[in-house]
Amino acid sequence: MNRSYSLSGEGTEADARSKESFKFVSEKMASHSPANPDEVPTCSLSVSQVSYTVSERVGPWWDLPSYRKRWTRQILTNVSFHVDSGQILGILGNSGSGKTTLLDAISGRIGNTGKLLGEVCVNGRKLKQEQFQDCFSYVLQSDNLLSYLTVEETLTFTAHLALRRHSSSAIRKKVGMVMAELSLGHVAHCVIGGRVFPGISGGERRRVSIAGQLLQDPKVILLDEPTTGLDSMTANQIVVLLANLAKRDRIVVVTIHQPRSELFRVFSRIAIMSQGELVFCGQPGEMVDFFSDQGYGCPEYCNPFDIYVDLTSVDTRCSERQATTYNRMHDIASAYRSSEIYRRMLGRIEESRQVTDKPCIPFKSKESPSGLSKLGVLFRRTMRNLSRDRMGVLMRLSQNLIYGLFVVFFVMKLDKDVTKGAVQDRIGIIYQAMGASPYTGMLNAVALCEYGGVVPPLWVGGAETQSVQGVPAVRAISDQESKDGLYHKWQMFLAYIFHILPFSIISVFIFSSFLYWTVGMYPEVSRFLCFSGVILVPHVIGELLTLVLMGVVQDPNMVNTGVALLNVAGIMVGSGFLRSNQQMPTVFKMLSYLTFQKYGCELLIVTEFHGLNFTCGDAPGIIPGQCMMSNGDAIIEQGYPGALTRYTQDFIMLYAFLPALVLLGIISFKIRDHLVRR
Ligand SMILES: Nc1ncnc2c1ncn2[C@@H]1O[C@H](COP(=O)(O)OP(=O)(O)OP(=O)(O)O)[C@@H](O)[C@H]1O
Repeated sequence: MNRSYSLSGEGTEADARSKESFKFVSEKMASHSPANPDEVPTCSLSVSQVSYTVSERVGPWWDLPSYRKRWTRQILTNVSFHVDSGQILGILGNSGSGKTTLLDAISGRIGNTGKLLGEVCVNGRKLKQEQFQDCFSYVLQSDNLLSYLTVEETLTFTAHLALRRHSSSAIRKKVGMVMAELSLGHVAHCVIGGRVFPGISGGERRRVSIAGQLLQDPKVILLDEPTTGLDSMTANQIVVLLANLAKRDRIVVVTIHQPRSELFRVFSRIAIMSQGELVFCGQPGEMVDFFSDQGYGCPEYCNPFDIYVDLTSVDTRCSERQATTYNRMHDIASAYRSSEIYRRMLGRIEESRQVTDKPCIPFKSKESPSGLSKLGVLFRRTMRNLSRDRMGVLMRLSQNLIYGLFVVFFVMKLDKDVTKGAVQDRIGIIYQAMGASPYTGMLNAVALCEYGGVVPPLWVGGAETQSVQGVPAVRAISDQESKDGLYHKWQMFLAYIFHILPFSIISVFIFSSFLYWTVGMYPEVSRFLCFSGVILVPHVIGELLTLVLMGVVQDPNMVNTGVALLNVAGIMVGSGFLRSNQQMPTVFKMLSYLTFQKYGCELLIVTEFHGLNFTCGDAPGIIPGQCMMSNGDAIIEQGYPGALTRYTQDFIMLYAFLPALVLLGIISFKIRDHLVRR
């Protein structure tokens, strides 16, 4: 066995001293241990021989020969442990040791990109695929909470989604109890907060995330790095709080990077991971004894967590260190697997399996779903969050208007004189109105869904972040909540559409009122309303199309590009401005029927030009090349033959794009539901 690791000298004296230094801790643990040996635990979690392998491409995509080859990578290797209710298991390990992957595997959220082997049993019963979600509560590393809701509102909405059959007063009581359990009462009416405005502290946010999971009374709670980014005192408080939660007849499994030595006495079980293997799993006192027996005593006044995690980590900085540290890790793991601690643990797993009258699997509180009520809760929640975002609302309402200002400033006043651009300017305005409004819709969707509604999309380059500098995005929130089984993603999609609709209508109405009357378009109220009604559709389509693509494409930059290209293609083929419809090849003519721009432009042309008579300068006769047509209807007939008779039909066709896209969105989010739940 390689014992090159030395801290304060090896030998029996040092070992004895280190054992002595943690003796008091072990003694305290015994009295502190939530698992009283006389009490029969009501619930147990056994993880047996869990392995996970992924197949990866050898080289980058531009190096085809190596890209074609694949190699298998072992992420988890035969991980086994057993925890009973009342206990808290802390999983330690350096970065990349496989802690998150292990929690994903236990909670059934690993996805099917790799091959997962082994068993996860609760109360000795092997969990089926569809049971994981209903059994475990999983608190992720990042807090995905809506920034503008208060703590109480956040938990109340979650409770309404999770406990639908409960009355409002029962939900209020439940939320109150959970807030009290997590010491959140003093911040109940404070907003969560975000990057640009203050809210509750990071530690309180973590507690809100945990509280959200507790609402469903889970018996098994998994937490991935709940102390990351917190100062050590707050981190300690969180772990102590989790230990207290465990004592109330729950199983808590928590991954943690660098716990302080005081927490030594808080954990009931400690597991150390390295390179996807459990190199140790046992009681804290056993850990000190085990490592001391291997010749790696923990020196006095040192944090045993730091010492043992360092000791079992593989140093990849150079090949020699890598070989030495790997051998050491391997020796310790082998010693653990031949130890009495490991045998006892396997015995506990076997025992729980052998029980003949096994208790049932303790599922979370759940009632039969009512799609409509969930939709209502989601709508109210997103609406309240957005309506409190002053900047977000202001941007939503004014962005079209700001764009309108540019157009008005450029065009100033429409003329009736053809020689002064009467026709060209009108077509230009229609082109701009149809072409630009999908972009504002697209920006809105990306801002709210991907960047939490605060960070402008162009400001942020990154793509696959769940949240940007603490601003949780709606998409990340719904990904997580749908995995928690609170609702389906397509329900969130519908709630999202309903909640943006009033803002879109007002925004477009402000824009069209300003543009229409300032530049002097056809002065008739009914035509103005038609103009507004037409412009609303591309704006909403821009947002809907972005959402539809976001359902299946993860990268927001790709979504932006996709929507922009579709819009450019649509305006080229459908508008008839770049190339007359009659002159286009048949294939483009056919394609134009699939574009909303065809119907929108035709409608706007008729709305503006029908019945309009133009003048032709001061010239007594027709100037060659100019004033060929001075009648609006003739212009319509020439560019869009038959458009005058298709007015209602075009309106129906244009508005038909909205339900079609909603349907496509539902399908796309059902696909996403399937992808994120894998
Ligand atoms: N689906 C996958 N495909 C390829 N590699 C993967 C996959 N899942 C995990 N890994 C790799 O497995 C290793 C363990 O990752 P994991 O996120 O579980 O580590 P961790 O211990 O939680 O790290 P950290 O503490 O930094 O969060 C990493 O090297 C990661 O890149």
